[in-house]
Amino acid sequence: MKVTISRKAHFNAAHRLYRKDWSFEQNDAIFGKCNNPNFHGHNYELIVSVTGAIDPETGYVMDVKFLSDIIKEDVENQFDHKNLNLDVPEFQDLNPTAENIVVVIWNKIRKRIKPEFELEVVLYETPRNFVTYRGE
Ligand SMILES: Nc1nc2c(c(=O)[nH]1)N=C([C@H](O)[C@H](O)COP(=O)(O)OP(=O)(O)OP(=O)(O)O)CN2
Ligand SMILES: [Zn+2]
Repeated sequence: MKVTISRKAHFNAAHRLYRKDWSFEQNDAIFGKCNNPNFHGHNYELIVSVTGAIDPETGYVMDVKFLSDIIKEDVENQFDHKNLNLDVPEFQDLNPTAENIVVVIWNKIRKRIKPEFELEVVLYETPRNFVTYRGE
């Protein structure tokens, strides 16, 4: 029997969607207003879900406090109130799209939890735009 526990989190960050090896015109054609050289920001919302067996001794799949601490250390402290393009090493050469951000976050959290747990991360870039990654 497996149960999924989830923790919501939040960070606020600026970004610009573009490729350094494309001209401004090429970037403008693909990324439009998201290619603004002066950047723009989002209030990102995150749902991190861990699936596993219930430990019969504790009744927990995982202590949600442990999950919350990982998210704080590896996501909020690294991304909150940052410019993703300029301040976050993972995006120096990686376009900070929602797709790329969710994979970076998944990889960070994956390293911190035991292999027997399944991990899913949902990232809302806006209230209407969101992406999901399960490591597949
Ligand atoms: N596949 C993706 N498409 C887009 C991404 C992305 O990460 N992956 N990102 C963007 C921009 O970051 C953009 O800032 C999104 O904001 P916006 O267009 O304002 O968002 P909404 O769709 O929620 O706003 P509406 O008012 O509903 O248009 C663009 N595309
Ligand atoms: Zn954006």
